[in-house]
Amino acid sequence: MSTHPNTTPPAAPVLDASGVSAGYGGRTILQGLNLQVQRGQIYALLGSNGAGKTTTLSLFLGFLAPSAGSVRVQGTDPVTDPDGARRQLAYIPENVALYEHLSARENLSYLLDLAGQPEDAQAIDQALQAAGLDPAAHGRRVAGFSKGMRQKVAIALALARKVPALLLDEPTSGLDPQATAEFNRLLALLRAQGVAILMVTHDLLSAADVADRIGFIDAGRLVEEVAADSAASGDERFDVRALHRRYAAQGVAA
Ligand SMILES: Nc1ncnc2c1ncn2[C@@H]1O[C@H](COP(=O)(O)OP(=O)(O)OP(=O)(O)O)[C@@H](O)[C@H]1O
Repeated sequence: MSTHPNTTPPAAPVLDASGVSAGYGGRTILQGLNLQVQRGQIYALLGSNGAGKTTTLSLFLGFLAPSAGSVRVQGTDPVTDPDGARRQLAYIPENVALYEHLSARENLSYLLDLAGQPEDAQAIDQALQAAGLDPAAHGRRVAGFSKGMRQKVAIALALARKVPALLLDEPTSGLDPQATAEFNRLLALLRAQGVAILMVTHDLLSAADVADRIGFIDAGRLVEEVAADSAASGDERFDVRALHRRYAAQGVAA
């Protein structure tokens, strides 16, 4: 008779980079990167300019192939199946590009059509509302929208597409503290729905408010990884404010 362990095996990470090296034109940028983001987890990636943060996002998006190691998005290899990987992902760049002459509602409708997931008007308004966009703005052209409002349209798209993974590049740079807090609440909402979130940021203190794990990348290597809620542990190594003092002094964290 075979015996079965009582514990269920840990689920495979939604975003998984294992032993990854990658670069551009023979120049190695990432070296042996191991980075995993689980379902319902927010991972904040910090590092100085040029450390390789955006390059890491590019790997998951299939814009760049690793020279060693493997990358998976919900089990899909973005090198061999970039469309399959991107179907599992929403990507929110620092500046969200939308169709300027279209309203928020029309943008969402069109972008969902492009993604092969058309939705009716009610579902579109529900997604915009869940993303925190004022209903008065749903029918307005996005040309006059602030960065925060554009992000809400992009988050609404992620919500409507029901993607398992979200990638964000510098989402809170240029947002005021209130908009940052509001944005963090939206991320927490997505986390509660089980989305795996990887966020590149320089804002360590804001990241610590919302992230479950914080990783620090330096010259293409993950040099430190901490659980963000361990500030109360009393262990100096895991004290977010101590980390902030250290990394701010190095110019890595704002
Ligand atoms: N398409 C590209 N072709 C060649 N080199 C590139 C390309 N993109 C990035 N690099 C180089 O790779 C290195 C890492 O860049 P990356 O954009 O990943 O850094 P980053 O950590 O996101 O920095 P930042 O905080 O400035 O956005 C940099 O030296 C950059 O110049």
